[in-house]
Amino acid sequence: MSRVVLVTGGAGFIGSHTCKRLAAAGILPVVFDNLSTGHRTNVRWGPLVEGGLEDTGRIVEAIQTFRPECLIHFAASAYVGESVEDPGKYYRNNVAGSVSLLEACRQAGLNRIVFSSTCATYGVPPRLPITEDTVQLPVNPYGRTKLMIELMLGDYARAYGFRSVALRYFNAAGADPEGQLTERHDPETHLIPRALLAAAGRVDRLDVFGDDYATPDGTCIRDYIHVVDLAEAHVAAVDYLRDGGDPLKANLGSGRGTSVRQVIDAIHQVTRRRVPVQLLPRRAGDPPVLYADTTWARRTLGFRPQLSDIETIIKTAAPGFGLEVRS
Ligand SMILES: NC(=O)c1ccc[n+]([C@@H]2O[C@H](COP(=O)([O-])OP(=O)(O)OC[C@H]3O[C@@H](n4cnc5c(N)ncnc54)[C@H](O)[C@@H]3O)[C@@H](O)[C@H]2O)c1
Ligand SMILES: O=c1ccn([C@@H]2O[C@H](COP(=O)(O)OP(=O)(O)O[C@H]3O[C@H](CO)[C@@H](O)[C@H](O)[C@H]3O)[C@@H](O)[C@H]2O)c(=O)[nH]1
Repeated sequence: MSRVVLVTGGAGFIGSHTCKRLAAAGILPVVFDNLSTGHRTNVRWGPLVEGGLEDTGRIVEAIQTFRPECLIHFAASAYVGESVEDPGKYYRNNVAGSVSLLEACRQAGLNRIVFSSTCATYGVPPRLPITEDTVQLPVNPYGRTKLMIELMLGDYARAYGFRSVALRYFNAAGADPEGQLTERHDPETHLIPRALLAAAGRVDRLDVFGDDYATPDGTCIRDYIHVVDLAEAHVAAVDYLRDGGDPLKANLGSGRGTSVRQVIDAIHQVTRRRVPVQLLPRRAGDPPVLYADTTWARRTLGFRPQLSDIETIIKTAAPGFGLEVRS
């Protein structure tokens, strides 16, 4: 393969699915990861360089060795709840880590970057669906660190001519339909895998964080986007930058909102297993409703999610938790 992309965080959930799609598109993914939350066994489509974002020298060396045309930057700490309890970890790993990474890119002459941003940069949006020009006022440290990195990319563009695509994902979910990759976080805090663990009897129950939100059934609403649809968008973003595209910020979601209760019902429908639940108070830092307007991603990147209805998301994720799909 003559095309090469450097992928920080490529041993993680979204990064590994993206490496599989990159390879299918004829691009060699070189993974740079410290395996803090990722898995060595997820790295199957190219080499693994083991290292941390803080190690500027090691990143420079990787760029000089593999000569990638672009960087995709997934590596981060990514739990909203944890970021409220331990903000220092987030500022160090996400913000300081990204400064080290961007400095390495500058030194080694790599100036195209696709960055994992998030809808958490919007905070509690004043109107829905969320478009890219919605004011960015994050309500938790995680979202603030991601907004800071978006701002840094703007400064590096002005100072050094970097060109970047910031992809603001909504809630990544589902898994490789061919079963080669699953979602494996430890501890697992995301709603769909937690609910599947409860349905499979591998945890006692799912904690539901609040049912007193101003939503139709009282539970939080999120926009679940299939990880393979996200992966495809990354390949499109790499091509977009290769073809000379201007710096871009784009939402990646399904465009639909699904409540916590609707997720639980869909799991029952797909697996015929009940999800035992316990109602708890609201989780700090959780906005009530988030869903995307993806018009801009469609126009600029040809983004058209194919697998992001909630049933398909659950059907592809369930086998990874030992659950049979029954509908
Ligand atoms: N999962 C979601 O719903 C979601 C939504 C929006 C944005 N994001 C962003 O997408 C990215 C990937 O998320 P994910 O769910 O795949 O998470 P993940 O934890 O599965 O993957 C993160 C990867 O980065 C690596 N990593 C972390 N810190 C590192 C460091 N300092 N040096 C080197 N490697 C490091 C980890 O080992 C892991 O392989 C993150 O940037 C996250 O903020 C995720
Ligand atoms: O055991 C659980 C886990 C979650 N929830 C609720 O389910 C919703 C989704 O939560 P979760 O799956 O933890 O995702 P988010 O907090 O929305 O954060 C994810 O989605 C963000 C974009 O919305 C990304 O930026 C983050 O990286 C990613 O962790 C929220 O309302 C939670 O309160 C529960 O009720 N019980």
